[in-house]
Amino acid sequence: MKLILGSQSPRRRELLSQAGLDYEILIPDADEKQITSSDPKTKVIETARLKSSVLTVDDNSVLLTCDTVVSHNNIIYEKPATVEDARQIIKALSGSTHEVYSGVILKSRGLEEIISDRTEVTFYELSDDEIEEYVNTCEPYDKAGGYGIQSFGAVFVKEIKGDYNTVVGLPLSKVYRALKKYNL
Ligand SMILES: Cc1cn([C@H]2C[C@H](O)[C@@H](COP(=O)(O)OP(=O)(O)OP(=O)(O)O)O2)c(=O)[nH]c1=O
Repeated sequence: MKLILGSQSPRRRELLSQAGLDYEILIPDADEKQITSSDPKTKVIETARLKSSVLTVDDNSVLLTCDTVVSHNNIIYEKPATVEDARQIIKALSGSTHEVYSGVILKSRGLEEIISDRTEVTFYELSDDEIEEYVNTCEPYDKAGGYGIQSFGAVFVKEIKGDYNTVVGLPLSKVYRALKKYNL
């Protein structure tokens, strides 16, 4: 069997490579706005399923698609669209704990397997200057919740509970274990 990663995310590619997996890449072009669930776990699974549904692979392949969101005080944060958006998100996350949800769909021969994971991240209290400097870099804008734990955003983090890679965008341990049965 062959693994196909349905993602444009460089982080997801790096994580699969880190686990020694070989894969080909397809890029899903899905309209994620049609997924309106207000529950973060449901939302990431439904969005990963939508990404899967717009890609076609042969019967000798396993297709992996994924979605990641940040959830804080019942608000779901995706990628910030503007500097003001990023500023508001990072301000909201400052000095408190949020959850990062990643949902994965593995699809092979029309059958799907769902993997989901949740990691808690606590941020230090951040000053307005610190936030202003960060939102004026390009780092927040391709990342759910407007920060990158694997980049400069690491310095905001006081504590993390759960799989670090779920925050980076792929629950690698769970995915690796689930992929064992496919004889890749
Ligand atoms: C919280 C957080 C998110 N992220 C990233 C992971 C995801 O790439 C991105 C969330 O957007 P997604 O919509 O999950 O993924 P994507 O658009 O980057 O890629 P694709 O849909 O093609 O698979 O945020 C980080 O890189 N670091 C972090 O600390």
